[in-house]
Amino acid sequence: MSIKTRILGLAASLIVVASLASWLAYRELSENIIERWGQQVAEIQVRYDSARLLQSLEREIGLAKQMASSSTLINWAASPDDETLKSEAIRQMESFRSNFRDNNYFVALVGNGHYYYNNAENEYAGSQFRYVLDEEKPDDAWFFQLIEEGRDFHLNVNPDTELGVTKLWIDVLMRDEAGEIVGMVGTGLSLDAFLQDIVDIDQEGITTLFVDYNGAIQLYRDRNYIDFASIIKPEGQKNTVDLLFEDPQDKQQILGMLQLLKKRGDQAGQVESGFVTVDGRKHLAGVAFLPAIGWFEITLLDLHTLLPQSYLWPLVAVFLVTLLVSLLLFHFIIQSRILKPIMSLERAVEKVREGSFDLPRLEKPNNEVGWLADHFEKMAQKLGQSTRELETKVAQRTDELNRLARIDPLTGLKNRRGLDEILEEEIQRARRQDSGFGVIWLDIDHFKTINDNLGHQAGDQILCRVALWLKAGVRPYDHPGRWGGDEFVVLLSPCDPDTLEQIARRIRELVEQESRKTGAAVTVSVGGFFARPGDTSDTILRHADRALYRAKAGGRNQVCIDTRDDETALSEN
Ligand SMILES: Nc1nc2c(ncn2[C@@H]2O[C@H](COP(=O)(O)OP(=O)(O)OP(=O)(O)O)[C@@H](O)[C@H]2O)c(=O)[nH]1
Repeated sequence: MSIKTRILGLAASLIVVASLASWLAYRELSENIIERWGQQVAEIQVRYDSARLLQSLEREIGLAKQMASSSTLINWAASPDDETLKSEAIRQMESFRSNFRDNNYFVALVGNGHYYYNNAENEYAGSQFRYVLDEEKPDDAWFFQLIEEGRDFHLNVNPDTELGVTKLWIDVLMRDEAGEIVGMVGTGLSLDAFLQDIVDIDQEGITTLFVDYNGAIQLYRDRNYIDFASIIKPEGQKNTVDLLFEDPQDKQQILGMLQLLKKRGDQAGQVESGFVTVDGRKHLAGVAFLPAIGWFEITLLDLHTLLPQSYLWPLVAVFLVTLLVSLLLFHFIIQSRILKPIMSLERAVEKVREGSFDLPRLEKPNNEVGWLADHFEKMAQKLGQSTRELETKVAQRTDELNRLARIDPLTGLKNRRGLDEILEEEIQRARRQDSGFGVIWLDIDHFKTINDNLGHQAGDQILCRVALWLKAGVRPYDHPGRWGGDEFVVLLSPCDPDTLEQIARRIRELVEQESRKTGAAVTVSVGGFFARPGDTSDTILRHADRALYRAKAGGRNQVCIDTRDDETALSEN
């Protein structure tokens, strides 16, 4: 896998892991925010709903209490059969009727159990006495229960079968001066209108309900849950608030909140809240106690409806786009600032490894990778320069060595190897140009004796001098050389047989004459041969050697030219 793929893979994994972590943190945080927000909303909502309920009820309760403390009614309750008191009382009741919101009232007397009622339609004008309450009748149990409990004020949701109405009844006990209960008065509010106004408000995601002091549901949008005539039901048979929750923990929690608020008592405005599940959806429950009516108000907020997750989708989209842009940006930066420079550096290293210093253009961003590439480029340039210098020096040395390998160190003339090479070149040239060239082979006469007599060093000097005279005796473009020992060879090119002979003679004479000037005469025997195209080096040298042999055999210090027919030889003393 390439470094690019690996870095991108690693970056992508890191970004995904970091994103996942931030997403989880975000979710946790946003849930916290939603919960805190929900709790505050729940508290506000509870207070708002409570205020609305109390606003509707307070006036009615006040009126009912006023009615219960009416001396006209109390006096009449003491003597219910007194017609004067009764008609005064009925007038008073009718006056209250016109003031009650739903324009109805009831008055029940303890003394004779008579129940009086009139409604908004004034249906019972003149016949306000409706019936006699019967302790044995379940429908009348509420009255006897409240009297027994002695609760001065009570709210009760109750269907009245006699009257054929279901109402939220405000019941207030009527006491005489001695504090004895003489009756009960109140008014009924239409349950439907009440539910519509207070409970069934059209706010999606918000459910409001009211429960009584014992947790029995009194006002709820679903009438099936309402605990009608709660007062007369024994504990355990009531529709209590916990019915709304499936999870035992939720039931426990809600009942716990009611208990807590009960303990705090009259501190109105206190709100408890907690999460519960209703119909499989998470809700935030806010609970407040309403001391004025002895009920609890419960508000259930469906957070997912009030603040649906879809609200967060734009945020998610922004998050994903940011993620993608970051990845692209990261890819672009890594690509241009690191990967491309590294790859160009790698190509350059590969070239240098192959021995080439002609580098491709290096990417040099202003960072560590760029600086590294710059250092490498300078290093490669330096290395290239040193290598070129070294190569030049090696070439020069090699040339020098080659030259030295073809030079005789004593005389400075070409040695045998040098002569061999030139001989080969001349043979090739003769073939190419169809021309001949001359070869002279000479040997110092009696050199052994010279050595023996004068010493080896003196012998060396003589060899050097002969070399000098030899050079002086030939043309600038001829090739004199020392074949070995006291033998010298000269290659003459261009040449013809006459020139060969002339030069051979000149050399012999020059050596003899010049040596005389230095003291003891030195002579040379010279053999010559004119080579023609097609002659091999072997043939040529053999002929020249034979000519020299003949010169020696002829008495030395003479020139002998070997001819092709092998028999003709010129000699001179
Ligand atoms: N001083 C010196 N002597 C050398 C050198 N190379 C060879 N010699 C000697 O040269 C002599 C060559 O003798 P030859 O050519 O065989 O015989 P010669 O005495 O010259 O007799 P001819 O050639 O028959 O006239 C030998 O004694 C070698 O030792 C050298 O470099 N320096």
